[in-house]
Amino acid sequence: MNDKDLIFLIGYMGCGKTTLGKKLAARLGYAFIDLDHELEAKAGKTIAQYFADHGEDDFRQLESLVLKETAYPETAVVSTGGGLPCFFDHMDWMKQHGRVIYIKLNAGVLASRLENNKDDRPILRHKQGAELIAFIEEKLTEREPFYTRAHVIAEGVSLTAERVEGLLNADK
Ligand SMILES: Nc1ncnc2c1ncn2[C@@H]1O[C@H](COP(=O)(O)OP(=O)(O)O)[C@@H](O)[C@H]1O
Ligand SMILES: O=C(O)C1=C[C@@H](OP(=O)(O)O)[C@@H](O)[C@H](O)C1
Ligand SMILES: [Mg+2]
Repeated sequence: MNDKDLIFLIGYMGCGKTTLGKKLAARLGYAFIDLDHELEAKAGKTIAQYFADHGEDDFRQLESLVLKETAYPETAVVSTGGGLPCFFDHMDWMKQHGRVIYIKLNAGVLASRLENNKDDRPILRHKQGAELIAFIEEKLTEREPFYTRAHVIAEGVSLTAERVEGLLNADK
């Protein structure tokens, strides 16, 4: 058994990991950690700038270090970057260190949420409309074999912190 209770939120960009993570942490009285923010603090630059300066391969290495070397408190909700579960041994690591929840949404809903929120997401920056939806569909096909290894899969449309808490309790 882990002596800590860490809840990792995973899923594609725009599924609500950061937004829901803050609410779930407040509801449970847990700390909130967003690994994208931890990475930006460690790098001293935004993710968009990091991609521009160093490229994706370096970003994935640093993301891995941040996942494994963050000093997690006893109880925390941890929002991850959308790609994190799909690299290295990260799914195994998160499942060993806590409970993992996949927030699942379809490409159309994700695209509509991301259409005006792409500036900080370098992978999507130059895509829009039908091209954005098709790109997300393709990425979901690649990423879902990782995401669906989560302990809990939560349908993301109108998902609330209360509902996530209920799903977690049911999975205990
Ligand atoms: N439940 C929700 N309903 C509608 N829009 C949402 C919801 N959760 C998040 N959003 C919006 O979707 C966008 C991405 O949310 P965010 O929490 O940053 O996702 P992620 O961290 O998974 O990339 C933001 O503009 C946010 O306001
Ligand atoms: O899906 C991805 O590959 C990424 C998702 C982003 O996080 P969010 O899912 O919080 O947007 C961020 O880590 C980076 O831009 C790469
Ligand atoms: Mg986020």
